[in-house]
Amino acid sequence: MKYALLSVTDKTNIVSFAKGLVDLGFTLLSTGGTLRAIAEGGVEVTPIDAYTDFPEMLDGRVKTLHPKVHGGILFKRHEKSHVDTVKEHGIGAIDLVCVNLYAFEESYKQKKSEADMIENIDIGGPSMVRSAAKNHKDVLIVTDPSDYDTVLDVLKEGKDDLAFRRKLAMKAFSKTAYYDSMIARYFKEVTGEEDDLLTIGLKKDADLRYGENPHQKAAVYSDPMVNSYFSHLKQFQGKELSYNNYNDFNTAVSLAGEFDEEKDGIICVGLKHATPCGVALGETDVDAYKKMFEADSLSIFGGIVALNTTVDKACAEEMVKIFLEVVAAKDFTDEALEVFKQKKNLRVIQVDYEAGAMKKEMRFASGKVLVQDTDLDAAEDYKVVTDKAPTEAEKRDLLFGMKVVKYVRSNAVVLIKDGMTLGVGGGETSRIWALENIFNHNPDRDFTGSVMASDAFFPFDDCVKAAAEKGVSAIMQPGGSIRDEDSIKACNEKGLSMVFTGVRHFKH
Ligand SMILES: NC(=O)c1ncn([C@@H]2O[C@H](COP(=O)(O)O)[C@@H](O)[C@H]2O)c1NC=O
Repeated sequence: MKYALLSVTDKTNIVSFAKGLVDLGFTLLSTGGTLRAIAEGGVEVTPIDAYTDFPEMLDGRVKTLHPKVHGGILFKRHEKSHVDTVKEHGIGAIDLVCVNLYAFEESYKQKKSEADMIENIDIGGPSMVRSAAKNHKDVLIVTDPSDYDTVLDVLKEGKDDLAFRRKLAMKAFSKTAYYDSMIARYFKEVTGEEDDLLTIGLKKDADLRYGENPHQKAAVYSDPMVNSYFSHLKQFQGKELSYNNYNDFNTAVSLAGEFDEEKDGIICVGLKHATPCGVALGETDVDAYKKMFEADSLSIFGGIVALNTTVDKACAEEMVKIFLEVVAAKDFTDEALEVFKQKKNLRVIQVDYEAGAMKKEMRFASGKVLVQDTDLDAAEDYKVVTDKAPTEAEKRDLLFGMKVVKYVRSNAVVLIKDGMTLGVGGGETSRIWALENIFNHNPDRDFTGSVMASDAFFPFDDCVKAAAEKGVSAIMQPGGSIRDEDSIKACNEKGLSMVFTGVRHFKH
């Protein structure tokens, strides 16, 4: 007699699979709910407790954890001592195990109570999956309903060779590893404690057409334990997001997410190659968009736009005037969505700003992984270090600029006036070059009365002097250079105010 043991939480297609196995000569064994589903489908199946002669007990905590089950899976079919042992104990061969696990992931997403989460930790399932995957030479382990048809076809054709069995074992161990990674992280969350192991399970959402360049293969994965801006993306129209779109769009949305619509007002971020090119606050969505466009009408072509508000028809009509890759917003009116239809490739995406920013960031570095807290500092405290203090309007612009400069690659400086960037300079190996780039790129712009935010201290007074010459009136920077006094002196001489935040915002 060859047995197949079926025990699944996700009962998708289990009846047709069971039927197929019976047709192939298997005798079916099954646990409570799975047994009921199979029997109701008209397929003959033996209850596991009848087979083990031991009741399912402890509210299902013990169902298949029995030597007749694990012995039947784990014995080596070609080793005489093993064969003798199972014979002696009346254990039959279980040659196929079909298991999927308790819905821990779904329960987590549904924010179930701790007691429910504990009950959703599957014990017997992973034990059988691991036993069968370990003994894959003799046992087929089926963990994915999308494999049912393939498994039946392969068995019918007698093509269940070692390569096929290894592949099923690989999938099985991936599933248990992913499952356990979530449980470990759940306990880290509950206890607020960390240990030296970082267990992150990721699930592929999709293969991407290519990576940063067409010769690079790429895919996008989701982390089931993270709830952040991208956890509930809703794409209304347009092509699939590309690798670069995801990356750029992430920076745009993270910056837009720094501004609370109620508290800080409506923000529009224009972004190109992961760098903000124009950022503006506005009275309305269209006002913010127009100011963002005015900030740098050249770079935004082919760029990404993110707003922290609902985009209406008037704003959409402005947006479709130029080529944009992505428009992201808190929401869109139906009229706005109608307008976007004339640009069928434009990706129009709703972002869940409520979910908030990621608290941690990771980066791969040639075999090492760097993990850090996300730079979520809001620079609300600062110290005036010059004779003059910034005016209220300058203060607002400085704080706004400091939020923007966090998202610009170092060395980074941003010039702002009236809630709008007049220039963004970054990614330079010298800070003065970043500032000079702004002036060189905008030769006709009037910078009088603008303010400057810098991601790190000024090593020399050159930036202060260059800014003063263009009419910049206030500066915000972390401070901390051994030559801070030089910059302070230059500000006092030129009549600028300067404040120190004490917080650096490098972005490398
Ligand atoms: N305790 C056990 O011995 C046990 N054996 C199998 N399970 C799980 O029970 C679930 C199926 O249960 P049912 O057939 O009653 O719907 C499967 O997800 C399976 O992984 C078990 N449950 C949890 O540990």
